[in-house]
Amino acid sequence: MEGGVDYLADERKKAEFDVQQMKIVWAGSHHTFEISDRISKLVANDPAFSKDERTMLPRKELFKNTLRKASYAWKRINDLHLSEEEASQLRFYVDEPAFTDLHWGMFIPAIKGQGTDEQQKKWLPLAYKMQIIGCYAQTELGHGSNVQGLETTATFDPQTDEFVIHSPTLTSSKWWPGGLGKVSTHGVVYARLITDGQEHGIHGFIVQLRRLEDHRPLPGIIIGDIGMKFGNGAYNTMDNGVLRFDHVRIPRDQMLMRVSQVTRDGKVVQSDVPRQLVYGTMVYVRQTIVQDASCALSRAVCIATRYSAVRRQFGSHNGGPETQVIDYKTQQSRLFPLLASAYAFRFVGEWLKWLYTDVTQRLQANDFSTLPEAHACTAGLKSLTTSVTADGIEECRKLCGGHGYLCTSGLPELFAVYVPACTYEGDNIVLMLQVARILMKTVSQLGSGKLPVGTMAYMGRIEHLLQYRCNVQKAEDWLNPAIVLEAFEARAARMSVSCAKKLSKFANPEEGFAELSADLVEAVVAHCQLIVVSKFIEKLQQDIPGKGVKQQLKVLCGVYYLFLLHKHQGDFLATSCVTPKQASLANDQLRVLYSQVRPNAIALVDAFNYTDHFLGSILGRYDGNVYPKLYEAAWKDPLNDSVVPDGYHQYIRPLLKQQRSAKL
Ligand SMILES: CCCCCCCCCC/C=C\CCCCCCCCCC(=O)SCCNC(=O)CCNC(=O)[C@H](O)C(C)(C)COP(=O)(O)OP(=O)(O)OC[C@H]1O[C@@H](n2cnc3c(N)ncnc32)[C@H](O)[C@@H]1OP(=O)(O)O
Ligand SMILES: Cc1cc2nc3c(=O)[nH]c(=O)nc-3n(C[C@H](O)[C@H](O)[C@H](O)COP(=O)(O)OP(=O)(O)OC[C@H]3O[C@@H](n4cnc5c(N)ncnc54)[C@H](O)[C@@H]3O)c2cc1C
Repeated sequence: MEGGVDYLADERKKAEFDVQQMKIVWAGSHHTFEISDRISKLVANDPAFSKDERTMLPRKELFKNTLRKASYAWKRINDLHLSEEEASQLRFYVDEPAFTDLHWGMFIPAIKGQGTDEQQKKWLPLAYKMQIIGCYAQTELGHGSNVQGLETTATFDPQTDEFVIHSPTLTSSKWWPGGLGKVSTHGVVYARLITDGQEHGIHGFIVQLRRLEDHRPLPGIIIGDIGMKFGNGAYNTMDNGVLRFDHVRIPRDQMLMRVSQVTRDGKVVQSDVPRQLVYGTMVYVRQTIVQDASCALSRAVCIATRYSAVRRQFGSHNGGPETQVIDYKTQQSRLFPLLASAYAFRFVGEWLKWLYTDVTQRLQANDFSTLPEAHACTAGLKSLTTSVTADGIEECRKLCGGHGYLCTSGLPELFAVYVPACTYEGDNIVLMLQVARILMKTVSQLGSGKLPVGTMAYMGRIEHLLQYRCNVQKAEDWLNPAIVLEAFEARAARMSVSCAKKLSKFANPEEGFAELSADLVEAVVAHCQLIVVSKFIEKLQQDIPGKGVKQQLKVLCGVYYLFLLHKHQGDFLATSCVTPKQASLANDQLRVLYSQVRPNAIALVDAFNYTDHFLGSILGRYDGNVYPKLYEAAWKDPLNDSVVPDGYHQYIRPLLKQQRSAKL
């Protein structure tokens, strides 16, 4: 803090809860808090990880700088003997998308999830030591969402006991894989398996792409970067790549063979694991993306909240200070639901991590029963949380007025890095439609004796939910979690049943599904919001120590669900889950909750425990010393290196001269 002055000190004094305890709730445990606190400071205090100028660097320099940071991060991880958890925190706080995200986040998980024990034994030690660097090469120029439509082929040659990997068309060029363009030595490449002239669906193959000696592509491989992406700096630190194969040969044992095996004589043998396990890496990553949504949203909210307390506009009385913009009710009604959503996504992410760990343990014991639930939850929640977060970051930019548009606010880069999360790892609409299929299947099986399980279990009470009438009579009734849950359950169930009824009128169910897909997506949103609300409420049933901490979380939970109820009141009214009067009472209660958040707002964002380095925002500085730092930063812009700009003599002067002579 400059000169030790904390311009937000008065705000911090208003807090009605134990911030330190809230930091632990946010981190998930004492243990995770300790690691994240220590590692974030380690990164922040190391000048080698400085973020300055990132948005101004030309692509080549930007990329080289990322390579430098990634290699230095790896050195620190080894020198300090960091654990896997500490190492992943370090990469997180370095806060620069890099090939390492795909190496650790997809290449290794793909081998772990789809490789046999033998394959894992061979490849994982090399990958763990980064003696090979891998990417996840699935998407092609012509096909991304439709994995079954991929064109790359892997044809078994029984003569040589090899697969021949080939890109038969331009559209079969691999296109997008991160880390592929300039760095990866290997990739898990997804291709159509062909043996003896027969097709056997999409499978993963470990393919070496570059020579380990001099990094040149192996024969038959064309490889490069796909070009600049959205925004300055941002995701351009990543070498998303293009890759073509011209009959590249790999040994048979480099097909990942947990799901199916190809024998020496070219027979395809299916194991007893479902074929969907080929998609397992995507399930894993979607789960991490849900956790990441709370990080990205909380970051934007932290910046917008601190700045809203610093910024003043209008309302000065007798020459006194103007009003802090955070005190405007409109500002609160845009900002506080995002603050509440950040907490809500944190808790649903925590739960999803638990679900994923549970599914993984079951899969290891050959119990595949919970795989559809894992797919539905990861797909649906990935879509919901990334869409809200991307929109939320943009809302935070607007909440910061003009200064939010400056790169030094940190928000433009955060948005540019974050927004592809709505597309990668499954386009959000495509994933919602996956959940819609599962919802419709669940509804169609009601009454068959097969009880819905997991997050669909509420459908088992369909008779009750179809008859449900909300009995809220006064605004405070909306603070009762049981009432809220039933209202959200009834809305989701009724929207699904309504879609199912309409679907049943189509002779061809696929045609019906396509025709009704927009309605189905709305039903899925209602279902996913119910999951988030219910996991927030479940969190509040835990023992949460610390003065006032649980109370603050109750307020945030109320803001989260009442905001949703208000925003989607059309759904609630159309399905007769609430009356117009009850919807209006919900909004009255929401306003009361906003005023309870207000004194705690700064402390609630301090609880994220972000360093100024990680936030990368002058508007979000911990000390609130915004104006002098904005002023100082402006002079560092390269345009201000000279008083008279380059190009003056060539372009400005002749222009001015011409104007003057025209006047004369
Ligand atoms: C990389 C790790 C980092 C993680 C991020 C952490 C953030 C850290 C912060 C740093 C900040 C910035 C850096 C960010 C780095 C991010 C890196 C981005 C990485 C992006 C990588 C990619 O994008 S990889 C490519 C992803 N591609 C897709 O997702 C494609 C989507 N398409 C599909 O999944 C499928 O095609 C489909 C599901 C849409 C359809 O498949 P298919 O046609 O085969 O299936 P059907 O619809 O017929 O369904 C058949 C049955 O299978 C069931 N099913 C489908 N999918 C699954 C599944 N995954 N699991 C289980 N079951 C599944 C389906 O329900 C049907 O079931 P039944 O009806 O019962 O038969
Ligand atoms: C930054 C970034 C990083 C990436 N990293 C990787 C990586 O490491 N490895 C990798 O393999 N891939 C990667 N990808 C690719 C990514 O997974 C795909 O772009 C993504 O799966 C979406 O597929 P698509 O591009 O084919 O979109 P499309 O499917 O072409 O989507 C275009 C539009 O069509 C709509 N649409 C498509 N199908 C349907 C349908 N059935 N019903 C209704 N609407 C539909 C979509 O909603 C969307 O609006 C990355 C992408 C990005 C942007």
